Amino acid sequence: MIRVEHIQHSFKIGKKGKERPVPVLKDLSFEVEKGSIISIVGRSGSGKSTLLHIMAGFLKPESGRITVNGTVTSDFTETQSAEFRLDQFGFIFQNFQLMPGLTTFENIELPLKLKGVSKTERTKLVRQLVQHVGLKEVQDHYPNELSGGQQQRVSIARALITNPPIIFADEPTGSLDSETEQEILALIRSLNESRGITFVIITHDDEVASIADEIYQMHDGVLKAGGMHHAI
Ligand SMILES: Nc1ncnc2c1ncn2[C@@H]1O[C@H](COP(=O)(O)OP(=O)(O)OP(=O)(O)O)[C@@H](O)[C@H]1O
Repeated sequence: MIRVEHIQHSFKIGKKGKERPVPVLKDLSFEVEKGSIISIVGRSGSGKSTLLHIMAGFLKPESGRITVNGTVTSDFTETQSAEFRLDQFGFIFQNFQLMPGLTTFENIELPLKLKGVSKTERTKLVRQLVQHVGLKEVQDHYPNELSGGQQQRVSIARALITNPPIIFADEPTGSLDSETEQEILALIRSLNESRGITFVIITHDDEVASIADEIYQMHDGVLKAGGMHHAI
């Protein structure tokens, strides 16, 4: 479970010596239940990515507290945050962020290498997962030899390989056509159901948002529960 309590954040903008703070997040509090999918929708510039960066520990909030599964993470040092992320979180981005010089197999394997998992174990885990997410045929391909949908599957598999309880997705279907978007949303839903993974999805697309159990609207740094419950 993720608890967000009274998060406030502002960025300083303007020339050196004349900076002024611009509030971006204004006293946000909400909870993400374990095993649920939540989506945060809002216009460009409303503060969605800033909130995600704070929830994932990339950015320290000016004030407020983040607790993940009982651990207060907003007080972590950078090293503690990085370790916690590798253990607890997976990430999916709009532009996939795959390593161009690595194959499908190697991209998915990478987080396990960072965690120091043995070669034998890595090979076993990646083989199982490429099969599960439908990438076996393209496991030796490089990212530029894959379709957008396949690239997003690789990035989802890379997020899943360490078996994290929570996955953050920032516009996960933003670069995909509508048919491929449906495929990826179906994959996210099935992973949520079969593995109980919690998803926090950021999007400006109502259709993407609608796969969530709970939808939040972000408007000028203020978050409101949409109250919409979607029957899956
Ligand atoms: N590092 C930064 N320094 C200064 N201002 C920033 C910084 N990062 C974001 N901002 C500002 O904070 C506001 C919120 O940005 P944020 O990226 O969180 O919005 P968003 O809702 O995710 O937008 P988008 O959908 O376009 O990604 C914007 O006005 C942006 O210009």
